[in-house]
Amino acid sequence: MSRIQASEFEAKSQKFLHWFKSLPGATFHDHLDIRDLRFQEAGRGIIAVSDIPEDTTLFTIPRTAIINTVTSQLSSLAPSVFAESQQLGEEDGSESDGEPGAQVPDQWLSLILVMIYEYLNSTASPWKPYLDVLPDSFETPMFWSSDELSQLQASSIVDKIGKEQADEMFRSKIVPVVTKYESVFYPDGNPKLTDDSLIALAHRMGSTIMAYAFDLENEEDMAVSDEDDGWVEDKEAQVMMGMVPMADILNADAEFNAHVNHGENDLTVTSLRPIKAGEEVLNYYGPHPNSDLLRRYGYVTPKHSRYDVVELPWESTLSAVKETLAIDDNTWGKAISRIDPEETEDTFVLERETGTTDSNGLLTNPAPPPEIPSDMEEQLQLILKAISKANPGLQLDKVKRKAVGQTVASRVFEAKLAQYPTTLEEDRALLSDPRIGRRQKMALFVRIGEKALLREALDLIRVHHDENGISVEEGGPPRKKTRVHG
Ligand SMILES: C[S@@+](CC[C@H](N)C(=O)[O-])C[C@H]1O[C@@H](n2cnc3c(N)ncnc32)[C@H](O)[C@@H]1O
Repeated sequence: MSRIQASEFEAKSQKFLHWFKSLPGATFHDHLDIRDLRFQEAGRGIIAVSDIPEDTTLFTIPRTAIINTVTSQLSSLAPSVFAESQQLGEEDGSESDGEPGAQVPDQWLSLILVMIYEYLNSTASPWKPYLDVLPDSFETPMFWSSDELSQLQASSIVDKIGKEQADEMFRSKIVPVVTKYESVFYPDGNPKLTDDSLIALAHRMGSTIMAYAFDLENEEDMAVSDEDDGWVEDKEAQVMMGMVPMADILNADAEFNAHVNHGENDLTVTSLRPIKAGEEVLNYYGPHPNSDLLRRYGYVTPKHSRYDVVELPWESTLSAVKETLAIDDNTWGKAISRIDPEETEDTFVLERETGTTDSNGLLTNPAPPPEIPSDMEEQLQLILKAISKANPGLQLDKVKRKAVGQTVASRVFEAKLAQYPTTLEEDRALLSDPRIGRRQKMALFVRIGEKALLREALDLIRVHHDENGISVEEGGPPRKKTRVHG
C-alpha cells in the first residue's frame, strides 16, 4: 500500500469521524479512534486508544443518522417507489439476500434503491462522508472467479451464492424503478448508467447491505407511540433494515467486547467488559459458520470454526442404508414407497452443539464433537422400519438398529469427505504456504473446517462403537443367511 493510498484512506476516516461527531445527538468516546486495519485484512476498525471500563457507552448513533426508507429523501421524491418494490418483491416470493427466508425481499430491494439514490446523488447526500468510507469492492464469493470458487470444493456455500438470481432480480426489479424515476435518480442531467452498470451498482449496494446493514429493532411500546412518524406502520414493520453509520465500522468476531443496543431515539454501543488500550472494539454478527461468514461478509476467523457446519443430503443417507444392509432393489422399492417425501428433510446439518458466549462476550466452553444430526437419526430409523415392513426378514432389534445407524452415518460422512478432492492434511499443509492469496486462504479455511468437523463426527462414532462393544462390522450388512430377498 503506497503512502498516498494510506493517507487518503486515513483522511476519509477522519472526515467521516468529524462528520459523525457533528451529528445532533451523536457521541463518540474520547478513548476510541478509527484505524486502518488493512494490514490484517480487516479494512477499518475501531480501536481503544486508552483503557475503557466495562459498561461504558462507546458511542451513540441517533436514529435520524441511519439511512433507510424513512430517512432518505427518496421516499418523498418518489413516494410510490417502496410500495412498488414491495409489490415486486412479494409478487414472486423471491428471496433477496441469497439466504432463503432470512429477509423480507422488499426490505432489501428498498434499501438497495435508497443506497443507489444516495450514491448517485452523492455530493448532495447528507451521508456523503459516510458513503465515502463504504466499500467499493468485496471479498465475498459473489465476486470470485470460477477458479477461485473451485477452491471451496464440496462446501455447500457454492450453491448459495446466487449471483445469477441476484442479476436477474436487479434487472427485473431495480432497473425499471430507476428508469421510471430517472429525474430523481439522475438529478441535474447527471449522466445515466447503462443497465449493466446499474446492475453492477445494485450488486455493490446489495453486498454492502449484506455486510453492513442492521435489522433495526423497535420496542413493542414504540410500535404504538411511533406510528405517527412513520417508523412503525404495523406489526410486521417492526424490524426495519438500515445502514447505521459508525456501528458498522465495528469489525466482529465470535468473541467480542461490545454490544449494540437499540433504543427509541438512538442506538448505543456499550463495552461488555474492560477494553485495554490498543485492543479492537468488536461486535458480534452471530454464531455463523465460516462458510456463511465468507458468503455474507467476505472474511473468516479461527474462532468461528466452532460454528462450522456440513450439509448432508438425505439421498446420501438412503444410499448408505441400501449399501450397508445390502438391500435388493425390489425390497428397496417397497421400503422407499412407504416414506412420504413431504414428511422428510432433504438435508441434514452436521454441527457442534456449542453454546454461544457468556454475558461478557467470551466463549467459556470448548465446542464438543458433533453428534449425528437428530433428524438424520430419526429418518434413518424411519427407513429401517420401512425396510422391515417391506421384508420382515430384515427386522432388526434396537441395538442392531443403533449400530446400523452409526455405520450408515459413518458412510455418509466418509462419502461427503470423499467429495473434497484434497485431504485435511494436504489442506493444512497448503494453508501454511506463504504464496497463497487471500481468497484461496479463506477457501482453505472453510473446507478445512468442514473436513475437520466430518473427521470429529467419525471419531465420535468410533468411540460410541467401542463403548457399546459393537464393531463397525456388526453395523454392516447382515450375513448371507439372514439376507432375505423380497
Ligand atoms: C460492518 S463492516 C465493518 C467495517 C469494515 N472493516 C470497514 O472497513 O468498513 C463488515 C466488514 O468488515 C470486515 N470485517 C469484519 N470483521 C472482521 C474480522 N474479524 N476480520 C476481518 N475482516 C472483518 C469484513 O470485510 C466485513 O464485510
